[in-house]
Amino acid sequence: MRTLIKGGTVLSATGASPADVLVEDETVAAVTAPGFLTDADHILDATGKYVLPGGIDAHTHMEMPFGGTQSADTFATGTEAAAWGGTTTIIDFAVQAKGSTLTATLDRWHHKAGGECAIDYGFHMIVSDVNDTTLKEMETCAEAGVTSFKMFMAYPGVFYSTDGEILRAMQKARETGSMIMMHAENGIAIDELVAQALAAGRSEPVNHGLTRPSSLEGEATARAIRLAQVTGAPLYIVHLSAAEALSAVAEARDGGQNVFAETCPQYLYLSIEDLARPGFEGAKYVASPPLREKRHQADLWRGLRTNDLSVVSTDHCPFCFKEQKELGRDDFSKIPNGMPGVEHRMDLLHQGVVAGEISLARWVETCSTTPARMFGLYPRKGVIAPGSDADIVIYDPNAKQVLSAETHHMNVDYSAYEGFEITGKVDTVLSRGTVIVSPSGFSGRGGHGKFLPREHCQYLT
Ligand SMILES: NC(=O)NCCC(=O)O
Ligand SMILES: [Zn+2]
Ligand SMILES: [Zn+2]
Repeated sequence: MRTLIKGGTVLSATGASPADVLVEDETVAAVTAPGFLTDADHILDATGKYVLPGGIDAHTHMEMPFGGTQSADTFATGTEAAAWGGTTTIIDFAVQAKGSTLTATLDRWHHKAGGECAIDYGFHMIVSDVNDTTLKEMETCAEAGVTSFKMFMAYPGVFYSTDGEILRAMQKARETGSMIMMHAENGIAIDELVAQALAAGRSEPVNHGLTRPSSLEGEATARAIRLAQVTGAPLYIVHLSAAEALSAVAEARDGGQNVFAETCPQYLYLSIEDLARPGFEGAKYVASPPLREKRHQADLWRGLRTNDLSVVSTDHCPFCFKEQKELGRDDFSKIPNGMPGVEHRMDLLHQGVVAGEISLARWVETCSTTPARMFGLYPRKGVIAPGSDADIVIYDPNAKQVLSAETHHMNVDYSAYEGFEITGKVDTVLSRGTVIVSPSGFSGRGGHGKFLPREHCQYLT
């Protein structure tokens, strides 16, 4: 089967040029001058549109057990929603429960996702129980294509690891060529502030933000960077939200250390003012790290321009407002942490292009090419080039849309971006050569998506 995508502007991490793309079966066969090829079984007209590599969301949590409940999107619903928004690969997190092994955890996650996903997927491993077996199993995971491990400096008693445990895992990561991904917030200090707030009768959602100050994200980020420096391991800071954390990353990178960071759309567009919405509305915006004061946003956009922030992921972790966020109505610390977003990352970052915050090339680089490189998927993913998987998005940069829970496809009863006016919209999505989204709707299927065993990080400073 030969599909010709013609008349569009092909985007990459280095620029944009008019070109046609020939897809043969599952892969890209050629990228040619416009009009050079005419013969194909199927022609997609991309006149006036962008043709870009499918988005890679390197941070999602489908059906994740957390906060006494489970995130509301399954692998089936969440990957379909991702496809609607132009994301063709997710890397989700398998979650080691304390007392469990990494091997058993990975098996469980394969069981959950296998045969369900509409797009290709990989796994990172959350390590919450560092011991000799776990450390040994990091080798097995890497051999099985899980080459990145998330650790937590937050959530004592749940996912939290001590500095010593982090150090040991980093040594193993260094030895096996894997990547440690860090949730960098000082959870010990935060838990104290949370207890004090609750004791003083402050139970509303905004206290989630007030008890997790940005300086404690900065402190933990700097500490993680030091631990990585001692061990010689590369480090990837997840969901960076605070100017203080960004400064620590920038300083380390300026010094030549292999430190990378991602931010998420919610930190670029939403703020603690959303957490402070009247009544219990703020619960919709409870995630960790918390939404910050608006002043942080300009720093984050700058970080995206300078490459101190290399990746944009969503940290998609949806909990329904009516039934799940409700768990914390009388106690903000019991509100399940997480927000929905997997469907809107490409659109929201395109707004950064429209607003002149980032270039088209940076849009593609932060949302597709760098995540592919960072997590061992390049050049199979993250680029439109001969031999690459034909994961391709045709994007109409002039279409208008308004984001709303009424129209989104995520399995959650609210939108964090309700009423946001967006310029640009996904027109067509191909996953390994198959059209899964088109102007007539979703034509993909659960089970089309394949597990992606990943190589090691390829993107060192
Ligand atoms: N971010 C969040 O609040 N929930 C998902 C788990 C995590 O990434 O820490
Ligand atoms: Zn986290
Ligand atoms: Zn997360």
